[in-house]
Amino acid sequence: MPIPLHEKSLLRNQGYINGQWQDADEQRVYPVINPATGQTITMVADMGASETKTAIKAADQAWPAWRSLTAKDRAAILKRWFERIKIHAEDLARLITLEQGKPLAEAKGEVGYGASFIEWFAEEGKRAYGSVIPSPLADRMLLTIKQPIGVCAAITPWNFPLAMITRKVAPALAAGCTVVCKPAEATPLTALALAVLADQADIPPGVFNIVPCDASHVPEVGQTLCESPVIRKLSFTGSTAVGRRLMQQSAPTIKKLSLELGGNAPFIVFDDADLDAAVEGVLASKYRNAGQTCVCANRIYVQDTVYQVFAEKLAARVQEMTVGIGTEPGVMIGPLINSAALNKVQAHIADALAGGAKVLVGGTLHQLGGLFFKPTILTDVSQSMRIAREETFGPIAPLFRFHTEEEVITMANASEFGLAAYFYARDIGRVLRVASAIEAGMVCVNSGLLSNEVAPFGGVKQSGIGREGAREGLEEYLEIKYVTLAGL
Ligand SMILES: NC(=O)C1=CN([C@@H]2O[C@H](COP(=O)(O)OP(=O)(O)OC[C@H]3O[C@@H](n4cnc5c(N)ncnc54)[C@H](OP(=O)(O)O)[C@@H]3O)[C@@H](O)[C@H]2O)C=CC1
Ligand SMILES: O=C(O)CCCC(=O)O
Repeated sequence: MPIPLHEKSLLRNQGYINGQWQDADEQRVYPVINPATGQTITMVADMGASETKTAIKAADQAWPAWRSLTAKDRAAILKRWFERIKIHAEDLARLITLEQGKPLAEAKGEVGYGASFIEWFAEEGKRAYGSVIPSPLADRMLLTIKQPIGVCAAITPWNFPLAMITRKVAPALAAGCTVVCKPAEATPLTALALAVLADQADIPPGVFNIVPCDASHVPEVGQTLCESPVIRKLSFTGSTAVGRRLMQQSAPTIKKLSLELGGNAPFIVFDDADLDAAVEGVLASKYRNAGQTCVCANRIYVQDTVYQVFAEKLAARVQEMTVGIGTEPGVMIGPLINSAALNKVQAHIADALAGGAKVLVGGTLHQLGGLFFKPTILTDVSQSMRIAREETFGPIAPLFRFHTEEEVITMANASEFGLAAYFYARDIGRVLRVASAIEAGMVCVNSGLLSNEVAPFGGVKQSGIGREGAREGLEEYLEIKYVTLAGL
């Protein structure tokens, strides 16, 4: 089937190493599947350890010249990349929908969101200030300077095929680092299109490299990146299990790590909340990307006095949601990414029903079949169910009941994860108490959306290490050097 792009050259199926489009060794390829249709979109190079080593070498060789540019010169190049992305936003969104499944409107939103990291870090790279420390010794001057950490690896997930790359690569490049990126097996096409535009923006060869691979080569590519002493930093977004493994593999080379891992976000509706606003918040947080977002509301706690009315209001809105192929107008929920994701959603529902939960809306495959699942609401959900402990990554809103503020804080914090948390309340005392008591890296009050390029994104507990976006996101790619000057 022809791929509906205005700019056909954005569709690439080779890896991008040292500014060159390259086949995998032995011409290995793997299929990229459209999750909405199950059809192969195209075949893409399936690279392994040896191509990864070539990419690391290219990034290492490119590093001295790239770090020697002024931050202002790097900013000018990054801004060109940003402009190219804006010009081709429509095509990039189509590629995202094609290989990932999300509705086109959401894909367009992702392109804007992803591009914003490039624009913002282009500027922020100019502000990698050091400091002058008041010296305790009369004959000494003490300084710190910030320097790029070096060659970095980025391992990115399929749920945001564009934004999770730019959120890592933009601060790295702005800081003066070079990058080898391994995109998700399911979504290499968006990553490769980003490389086309990086090339057009004159990002020098070797500064940004993309090594696509299929599931059978992922472990060796990951291991090569982790074990390489040339790679000084690894930034990963994905599951906690894989993050743990990468951390172990990185131990021998003592790499600096940023890990953005699984979440299990509580979403609390207190009895003083604006319930209509809270319903809209759930729609935004829970059903975005068909529930396949690490910051999606995963456990919705509703105070018992408003439980029934909130459930009815939410049900009325969820029943209106249109499921379908992401390129069709009006679609709000696309397919899940693959059959493993579908199995997990079904297993969580089965487990909840076996434990006494009830289906208020949905609960089954959509009539389109395939990977399309109906947006679902479960009621009478309890803390002992799998859905309370594990990230579902699907369009299920489980409603838990609680009585007191103290009780719900305990329930919300009863998780090994601590990424995002949401709550709706109007009492200012309660707002401040709950925001401070919740164990999460990000707390969102009276809204269902929290992400942007200027705020530090990241988690506590087993949701990860480090922050992306914001000033803190640049620091992740910088080392502090202390310089002491005597005999002045
Ligand atoms: N925090 C988040 O944003 C995300 C969380 N998840 C969570 O993880 C669950 C499973 O999703 P899944 O896609 O399997 O997530 P993974 O953690 O497996 O995938 C994330 C990235 O890690 C790569 N990867 C997987 N195994 C290795 C390895 N041994 N070495 C190096 N890289 C590796 C993947 O490659 P490949 O795709 O080629 O396997 C992908 O690029 C989801 O249901 C969700 O709960 C998933 C995605 C994003
Ligand atoms: O890790 C994810 O699931 C993607 C982040 C979503 C966001 O930035 O809001």
